[in-house]
Amino acid sequence: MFTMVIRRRQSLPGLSLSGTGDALDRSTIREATRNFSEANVIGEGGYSVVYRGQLRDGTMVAVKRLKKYYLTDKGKEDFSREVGVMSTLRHVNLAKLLYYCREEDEWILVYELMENRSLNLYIFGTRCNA
Ligand SMILES: Nc1ncnc2c1ncn2[C@@H]1O[C@H](COP(=O)(O)OP(=O)(O)OP(=O)(O)O)[C@@H](O)[C@H]1O
Repeated sequence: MFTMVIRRRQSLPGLSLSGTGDALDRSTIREATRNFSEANVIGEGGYSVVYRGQLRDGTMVAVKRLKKYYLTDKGKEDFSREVGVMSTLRHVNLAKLLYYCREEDEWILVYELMENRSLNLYIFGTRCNA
């Protein structure tokens, strides 16, 4: 997950560094994802399962929940690095890190939800049919 951020950082114009993600408690995240409902799962990576969620103010979010077996020193180190890097990056083509949760066995990143659109659409403003 870290490699992709660095690559984009080097190649995308208009990238700026600003702001920080804030801590959010797990009960708020549970509520936003309907207790991490299977129905809310929108993706899965090597490190995490990603859920669609809605905060009380209506903001739609992508909740990236670190897998339990990845709660190792290495996993926590990678997680902390992602918080550190993503909380300072701002670009129209990067999902914004809004919040994070780091409570005992629950390590979560809360991103701006990138709705069902292709990367080409985000970057070039057009659909790619190739
Ligand atoms: N902000 C987002 N908005 C919408 N969907 C997302 C968002 N972030 C992640 N996803 C979905 O969740 C999937 C897994 O995310 P991601 O690849 O970041 O997880 P990861 O655990 O870091 O995986 P890895 O490091 O192995 O690639 C993505 O392929 C995508 O479908």
